[in-house]
Amino acid sequence: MTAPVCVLVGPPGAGKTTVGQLVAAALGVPFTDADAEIEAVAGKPIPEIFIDDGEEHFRTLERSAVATALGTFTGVLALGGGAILAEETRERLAGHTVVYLSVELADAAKRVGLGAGRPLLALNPRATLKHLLDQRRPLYEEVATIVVATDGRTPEEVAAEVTTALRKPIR
Ligand SMILES: Nc1ncnc2c1ncn2[C@@H]1O[C@H](COP(=O)(O)OP(=O)(O)OP(=O)(O)O)[C@@H](O)[C@H]1O
Ligand SMILES: O=C(O)C1=C[C@@H](O)[C@@H](O)[C@H](O)C1
Ligand SMILES: [Mg+2]
Repeated sequence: MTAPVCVLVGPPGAGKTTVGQLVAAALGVPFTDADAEIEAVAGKPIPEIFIDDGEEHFRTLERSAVATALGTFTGVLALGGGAILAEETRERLAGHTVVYLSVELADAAKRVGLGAGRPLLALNPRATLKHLLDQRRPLYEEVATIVVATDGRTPEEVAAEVTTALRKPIR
């Protein structure tokens, strides 16, 4: 059975995709993004899945894509921001090295801007982000084995801390 080297979780704008690519390059392993795997299976971009098929269908595709990646992918795996909403996914994450990239509202809002390409943030990005952060923080904390704060730090600084933490033995 193969497993990811680590799984990155965190809200939109935490930097999972950006930092994940840097960590994978530093470790010399592949990177993949569960969002990209879902788009490949659906044959269309995430905003179109939300419009054509609805969020519930997207979440079904997401649970399946994450289960497949956790069982087959060896490298750095970034999950979509809402993947941890599914209890099934939180349970699957047990036993994996899960890095929570935390971010507070101010930096998250700056990084996602107007929420382009993020269907959940299309209407009122800042208010929605605040709600998502408040709702999901306990869930990210529940699955995390490593927590790295990203506020006021560059992707390179965050990636260096993640890489160092991954090289240390953890619980
Ligand atoms: N530490 C950081 N400092 C400043 N900007 C950052 C940082 N990390 C990421 N960014 C920028 O913020 C934006 C969002 O980053 P990214 O797409 O990696 O977030 P994400 O966590 O993958 O979001 P999503 O859940 O929507 O996929 C990008 O433009 C990226 O360049
Ligand atoms: O925060 C979320 O619920 C989402 C985040 C993105 O990564 C995508 O998975 C999708 O836009 C939903
Ligand atoms: Mg991303």
